Amino acid sequence: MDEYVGIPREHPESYHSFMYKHFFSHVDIDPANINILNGNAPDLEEECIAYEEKIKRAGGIELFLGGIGPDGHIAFNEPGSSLRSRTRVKTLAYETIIANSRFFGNDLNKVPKMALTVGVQTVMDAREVVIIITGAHKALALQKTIEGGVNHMWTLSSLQMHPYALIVVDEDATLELQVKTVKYFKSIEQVALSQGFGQDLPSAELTLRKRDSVLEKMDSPKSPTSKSFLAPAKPQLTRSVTPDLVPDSMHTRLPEPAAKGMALDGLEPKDLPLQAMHERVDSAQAQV
Ligand SMILES: N[C@@H]1[C@@H](O)[C@H](O)[C@@H](COP(=O)(O)O)O[C@@H]1O
Repeated sequence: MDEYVGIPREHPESYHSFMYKHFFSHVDIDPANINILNGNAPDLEEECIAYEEKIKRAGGIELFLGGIGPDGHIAFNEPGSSLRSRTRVKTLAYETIIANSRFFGNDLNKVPKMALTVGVQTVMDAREVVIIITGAHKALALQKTIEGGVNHMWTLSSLQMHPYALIVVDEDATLELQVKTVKYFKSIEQVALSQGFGQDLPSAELTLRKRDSVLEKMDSPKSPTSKSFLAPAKPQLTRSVTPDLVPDSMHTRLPEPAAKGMALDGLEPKDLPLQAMHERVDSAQAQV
């Protein structure tokens, strides 16, 4: 995923050495199939562009297996990295330099300040991503990653948008999580076990086959989920008949004689409620 810039590949702390010691020397792999970024390439940018191209030509990455830094970086995508980033040269954050100084005799000056790294988007494009997070010093990063929103200050939080991401943690790494979060994730595991299914990722082939058969069913004319069933119902447009609009005014609807000659007990004609306002104003002025 990443490599320091400027340290020899045989340096015990280079990622070439790390990968050889912990992985490649234990498996049967043709060295021609090992692709690690070269932090000593004469043109670093060219190296990064070529790396992305190699990934594309290989048909993409099936699985990214990695860890994180205490600041939540994935590969060397430090806080503030674009979530759309691709393989590039990256300057390490001060926190990372301090964290990694333990591998360089606790001498900050010996820790490389730059690295080549796959981008966040490069990781997101992998079919599956598995991240291992252990230890209390990574607890805050785990909390920000899964309980906070997706944001570029905790680049691993981008995994929330990945369809097949798995984070494996130990108890110490969960120290900053809410109790209910831990309980929820534990219950997922328990329910899965009790129902007799694991958390296997179905193969790409199986997923496609399943999708094809669902689409076939949906497209079948007999199917209740056929296209016509799913299509939004065409609205049946009908119009009610608009009645003729006849100019009207309130007073024309009042029966003339009733308004004028209505005799209500105890009421003088001027108090008649249906008397027009202007008549009442006129008569009041006349009295003054
Ligand atoms: N750039 C690397 C990361 O790619 C890796 O995930 C991390 C693992 O750290 P640890 O060895 O503490 O798990 O180390 C560095 O920061």
